[in-house]
Amino acid sequence: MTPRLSATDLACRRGERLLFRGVSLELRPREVVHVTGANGIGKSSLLRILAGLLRPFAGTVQREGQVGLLDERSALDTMLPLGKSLGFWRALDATPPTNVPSYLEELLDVPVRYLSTGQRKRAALARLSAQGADIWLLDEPLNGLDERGVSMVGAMVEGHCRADGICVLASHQPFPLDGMRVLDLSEYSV
Ligand SMILES: Nc1ncnc2c1ncn2[C@@H]1O[C@H](COP(=O)(O)OP(=O)(O)OP(=O)(O)O)[C@@H](O)[C@H]1O
Repeated sequence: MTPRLSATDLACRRGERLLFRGVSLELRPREVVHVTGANGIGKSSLLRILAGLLRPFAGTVQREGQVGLLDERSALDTMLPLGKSLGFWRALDATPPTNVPSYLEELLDVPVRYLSTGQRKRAALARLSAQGADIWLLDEPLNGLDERGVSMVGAMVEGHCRADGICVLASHQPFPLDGMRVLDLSEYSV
C-alpha cells in the first residue's frame, strides 16, 4: 500500500468562527508540508481535521496509511514509569521491537509525570517513531526542545520521508529540513 494524504477544499469552523476555507493538499510518499501562520489561525485544527479527529465544516480528507499524530497531549500514561508507558504502546502497535533511543535510556524508571518538558517531547517522539505510521502529523514538534533535540527531529522527519513516509508539520520555529512545501494558512483565513 502506497501512503497518501489528500484534502480537498477544507473549511474549518470553531465555535461561531470560520477560521479558514479553500485548503487543499495532496501528499505522496517522501513529501513534507510545513503549515505556518499566526497564533490562533487554525494550524492545530487543520492537523486534527487531517487526522480525522475533527470534522471539517466543508471539504473532504482521504487517507491511505496509518496516521501518527504528535501534539502537546502525549499519549503516555503519566502515572507509569517511562519504560512501562512506552511498552504499553509497543504491545498495542505490534510493530517490530525497536531500541529505546539512547537519550531516554536513563529515564526508563522515571514516572512520566516527573519528566521535563523537553524529555516528555522526546518520549512522545520515541513513541511516534516506534509506531511505524505512514503519515506523520506533527503539531509544534520542536516546542520545548534544545538545539540537539531540534536537529534530532529534523533527522527523524528526513528518515521518515526516506522510508516513503508522509509528513505534515505545524511549527513556529524554522524547521531544519530542506525541500519542504509551505502552506501559509493566513492565505486561507476568513
Ligand atoms: N473547541 C473549541 N471551541 C471553540 N473554539 C476553539 C476550540 N478549539 C480551538 N478554538 C479556537 O480556534 C482557533 C484556532 O485554534 P488552533 O489551536 O487551531 O490555532 P493554531 O493556529 O494552532 O494556534 P497556535 O499557533 O497558538 O498553536 C483559536 O481561536 C481557538 O481559540
